[in-house]
Amino acid sequence: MNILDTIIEHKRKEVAARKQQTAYKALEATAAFQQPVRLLSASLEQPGSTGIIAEFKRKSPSRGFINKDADVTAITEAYTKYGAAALSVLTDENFFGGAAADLITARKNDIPILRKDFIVDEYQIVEARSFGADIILLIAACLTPAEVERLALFAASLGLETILELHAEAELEHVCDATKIVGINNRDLKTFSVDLERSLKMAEKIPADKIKIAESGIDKIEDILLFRRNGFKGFLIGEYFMRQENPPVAFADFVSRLKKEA
Ligand SMILES: O=P(O)(O)OC[C@@H](O)[C@@H](O)c1c[nH]c2ccccc12
Repeated sequence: MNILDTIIEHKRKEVAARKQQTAYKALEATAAFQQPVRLLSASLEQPGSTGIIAEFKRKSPSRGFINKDADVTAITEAYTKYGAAALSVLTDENFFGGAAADLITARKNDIPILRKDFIVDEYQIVEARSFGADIILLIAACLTPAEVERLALFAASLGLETILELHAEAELEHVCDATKIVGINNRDLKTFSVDLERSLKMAEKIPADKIKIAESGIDKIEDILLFRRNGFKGFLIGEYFMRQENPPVAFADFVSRLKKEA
């Protein structure tokens, strides 16, 4: 069993247990559930957007702890202030050290927020909305095309946008009308190896009307410029900022250098 299978097996149990604890009705009664959603698509298409989706991430299966005691308030505030197009907040506890509470805290920032987790069930999408998320992630490697379509339509019915994550050409069949935003993961979730060239090659096969996002392993201005030249609008970056001594300063510096290049 690879890491993704392990995570999904654990996730199904977790979701079944949480469904017993908190009813759909209770999630729907939260204040966040009634609030308007901020659109990632609009943010990425805004002229002059950095396109950076800055991720709050304490640890990962590939790296172990990156920033164990990171302060979600300080870091997400700084990312917002210094020009992130959106935030991504890990809510998976077991494998990524995340928490729903991190997302709820990050919600104080008025920009689109991605609930970064492994979604296999509608219940997690209702949760996402109740935590204040604007966007969900659907990972092709752990869903069938029919499941992707069903979950993306369900998310849309709650006003949420979906990023469909691909990492192999075989997954292109998961792209559908309900998935307007497509992320290509530069990191293979099974082997953890990062390959930007593979993503660029795959991008050519993605329908032109989709908004493309490059995910993982991005740590240079040149990476962003390369992806931009190839039609990408979004860049999901976690570890590079989170592993710095001072993520807010590193982020501000990166954005100021990016703006000079563009
Ligand atoms: O920390 P990085 O290498 O900058 O990567 C961020 C993000 O792309 C990565 O966390 C990620 C991409 N897809 C995922 C799916 C689940 C969990 C995490 C991820």
